[in-house]
Amino acid sequence: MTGIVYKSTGSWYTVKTELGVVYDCRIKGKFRLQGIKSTNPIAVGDVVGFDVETLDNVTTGVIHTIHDRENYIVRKSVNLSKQTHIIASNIDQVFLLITINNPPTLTSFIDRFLVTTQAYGIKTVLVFNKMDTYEEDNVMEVKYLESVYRKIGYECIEVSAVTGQNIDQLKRLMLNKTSMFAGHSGVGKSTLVNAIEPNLDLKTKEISMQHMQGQHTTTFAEMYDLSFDAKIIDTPGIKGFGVVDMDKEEIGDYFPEFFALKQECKFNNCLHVEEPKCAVKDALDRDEISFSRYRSYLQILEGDDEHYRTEEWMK
Ligand SMILES: Nc1nc2c(ncn2[C@@H]2O[C@H](COP(=O)(O)OP(=O)(O)OP(=O)(O)O)[C@@H](O)[C@H]2O)c(=O)[nH]1
Ligand SMILES: [Zn+2]
Repeated sequence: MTGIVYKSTGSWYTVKTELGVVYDCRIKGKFRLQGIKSTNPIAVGDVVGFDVETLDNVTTGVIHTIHDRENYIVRKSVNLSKQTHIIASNIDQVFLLITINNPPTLTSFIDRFLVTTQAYGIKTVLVFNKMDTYEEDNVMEVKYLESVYRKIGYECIEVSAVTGQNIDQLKRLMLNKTSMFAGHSGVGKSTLVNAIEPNLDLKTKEISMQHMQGQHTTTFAEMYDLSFDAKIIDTPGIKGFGVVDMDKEEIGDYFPEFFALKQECKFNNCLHVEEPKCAVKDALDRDEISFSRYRSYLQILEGDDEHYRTEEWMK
């Protein structure tokens, strides 16, 4: 049998087949995954192969294989074991909720988030929420940000979780896909998910203090089937994607507009900072690259990401 892992609680996994039949499954023996030292061998979103056994009229499954993952997100523990915890896998898209004020979402946060999802290979859609509350100047700011991000390939959508503006359009984007919602605390993730599916009761509030400190704690991710052929993955962890470790030379690759120019830089390991004949800096001078994006890039390059490691980032 083949199914998708919807929930994991340590040793038991809830697996649903394509026909919608749910099995409680265990793992057979020890799984070893190439390249990752992970505290959990199987994560929510994994496609698994399993055998069914019936003992005393109770039917359970035994997982024997995991299909290759399209992508996965991990949370790193800061203790010495260097082990990672896979939060979820096979995610089609992330909706990053953005509000202009109440709370403000800074471009440095957006860009850091996008670098992370690019590195994970997960498509990200920018969702401007609370449109119903905005004055003229806030709307102008939304339009400006949309122009910056659409130009470099990110889809943007304006919604209101309260008035229902564009919720149908958002639902169309979710159709036949597995989605996650992220963004600062208070941007309206729960309210929006509620507007999309009123009867879904998400457990989004459980962030332990230990988790905020980046320690290894258990995070229970869970996948839900919505009423309109869409899935969402919910976990306290998704509110802040872990910061991915990357080499300095790699960071520019996750800025799509920089990556597109990379071949034209004189040095093939150009960091786009001090080097002569840098195509990225030339494009910046011609206003073809947004200054705020370049500034975010420099911040990440310099490791100036302290505030991303704070409580606010973890939310
Ligand atoms: N006017 C207006 N208020 C909204 C909208 N979306 C959310 N809110 C309000 O914003 C506040 C925060 O919304 P939540 O849904 O709790 O935000 P969240 O992102 O889930 O927050 P955390 O659970 O802390 O991560 C609530 O008072 C909502 O009623 C919107 O589109 N318009
Ligand atoms: Zn360069």
